[in-house]
Amino acid sequence: MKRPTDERKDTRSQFTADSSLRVNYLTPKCLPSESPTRRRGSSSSTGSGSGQGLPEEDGIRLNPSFIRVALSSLLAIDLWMSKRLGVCACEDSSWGSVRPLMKLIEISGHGIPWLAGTAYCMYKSDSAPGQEVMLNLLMGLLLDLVLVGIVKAVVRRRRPAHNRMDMFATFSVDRYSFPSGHATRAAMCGRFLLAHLVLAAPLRVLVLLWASLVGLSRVMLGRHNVTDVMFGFWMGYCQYNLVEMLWLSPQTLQGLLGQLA
Ligand SMILES: CC(C)=CCC/C(C)=C/COP(=O)(O)O
Repeated sequence: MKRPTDERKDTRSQFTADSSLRVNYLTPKCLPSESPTRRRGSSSSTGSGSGQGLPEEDGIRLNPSFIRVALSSLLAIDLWMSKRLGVCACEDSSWGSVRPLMKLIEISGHGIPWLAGTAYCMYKSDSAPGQEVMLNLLMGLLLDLVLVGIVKAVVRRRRPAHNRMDMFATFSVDRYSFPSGHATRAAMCGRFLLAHLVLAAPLRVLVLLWASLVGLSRVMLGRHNVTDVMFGFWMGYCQYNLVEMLWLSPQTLQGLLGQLA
């Protein structure tokens, strides 16, 4: 239960945040960024000219209370949207009948089929360039698992409350939701396929559609919040650049294997 003193505290912090928004969301760089009262006090002690003027500024920075308000508003919108969109979170949700289809899309973006499929294609490929491409996709997939695991372990954002944890083959970090590993994989693999396979236009559209559906299904199944998926897409997009930078040529691979032997 809130005490009267808590009520007063809340009102004051709202006032500070609100006045920051209205009057002073851009705070001069060298001024303390707390309340307007504190700033007024400090400006008189600077002894500048008239005693009321502000010191010379060479830059501006955002008031931390503005950033805090902006972030908590974004978070509130994120939670609200994710809850509204989680229409397949369980069988008796409003779109519960679509849940099996969403789970199929989930499997299509899972790490195990991608790792197994890529290893199989590499083994079956009878051309050196084909093997090289598959080897680098395999490396990208492993890199993705490691990077997503690290970010999940650092951020430790819980999955939405309406999620049912019935995914198959997960790591312990997969109890956390930020970022969505399916979204990073879909973005990275989507970019990889578009860049390295010669695909007709309808197939290219299909790849983009699949990646988008994987992201959407994460929120509809209630597995993730919208921001987990958006960040996941961005992270996967960047991961592809990393794969290109670290590209393993057959010569590099032979050198590495030679060192191991
Ligand atoms: C066991 C292997 C190889 C991968 C785990 C894949 C997985 C279940 C990731 C979690 O994805 P979300 O973060 O999108 O829920």
